[in-house]
Amino acid sequence: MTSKRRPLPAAEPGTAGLVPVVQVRAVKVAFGGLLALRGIDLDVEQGERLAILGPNGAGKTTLFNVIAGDITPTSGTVAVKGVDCTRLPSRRRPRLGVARTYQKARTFEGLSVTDNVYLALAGHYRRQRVPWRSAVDRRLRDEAGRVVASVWLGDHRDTPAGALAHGQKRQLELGMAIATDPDVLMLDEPASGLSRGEREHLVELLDALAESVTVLLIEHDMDVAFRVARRVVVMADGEIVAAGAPEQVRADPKVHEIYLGSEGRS
Ligand SMILES: Nc1ncnc2c1ncn2[C@@H]1O[C@H](COP(=O)(O)OP(=O)(O)OP(=O)(O)O)[C@@H](O)[C@H]1O
Repeated sequence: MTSKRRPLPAAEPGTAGLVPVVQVRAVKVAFGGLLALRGIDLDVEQGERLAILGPNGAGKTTLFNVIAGDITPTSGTVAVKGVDCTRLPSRRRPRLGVARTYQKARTFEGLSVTDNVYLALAGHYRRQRVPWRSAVDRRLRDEAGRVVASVWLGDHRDTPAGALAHGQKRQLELGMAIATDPDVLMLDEPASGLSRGEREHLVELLDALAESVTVLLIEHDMDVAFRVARRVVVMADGEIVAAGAPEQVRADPKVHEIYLGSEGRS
């Protein structure tokens, strides 16, 4: 059987480090008559920690879906590391270094924690076209063990994912995303449903990521969002209505009006 895979277009030589790692240009998404994104422009630099905030229905997840390739925009373009990937399906974005989690964790419920991470790693290595040998397999097993420990699931390494508590499952999903050594890590409401202690874990985990990893975060938990992010973008009704450093956005009366309410004034 012949492979239908075509190589990804290469980034322009000599521009590495100058090109934003994610570049969104004039992106519109229409669902029938509803314009969920009304022309979004967004540049994200390598190593940025960016939180996307906004009320329900603002278009945050739709923007994530466009960047991760789960939705093709109605118009506009998306580039990752200088490569136009507007029409590149999500299954091929990991080769560009993009990994994401979803609001609802996507794990193999019947498989153990370690096996879930192992599969994420194995998929990544296949995409990198590393030849499949038993030595590689052993290395992946070891690496899976290290990742499981790094997301504090060492005591649950043999537990089926389906038996994990909600917060632990989110940790597992984060581990599966981190395992692929992404350049761009996209987390959709990672703190939702977590206990206070688990949220602390999450912030520590994200702080411990290599500085070169770019993190995009949708988060309703202001405490987590403002602690993790160095820049905040606020969306409302399919548009970006404010952007800046967390303290700047916190002080923006427009943001209070549309989203933060009295919570943001403290
Ligand atoms: N697949 C879809 N089909 C039709 N409408 C959709 C679809 N996905 C999203 N929408 C609509 O697009 C708008 C933006 O939704 P989106 O999920 O991006 O918002 P959000 O800011 O992520 O909200 P939340 O915080 O509730 O997750 C909403 O009005 C939503 O109902």
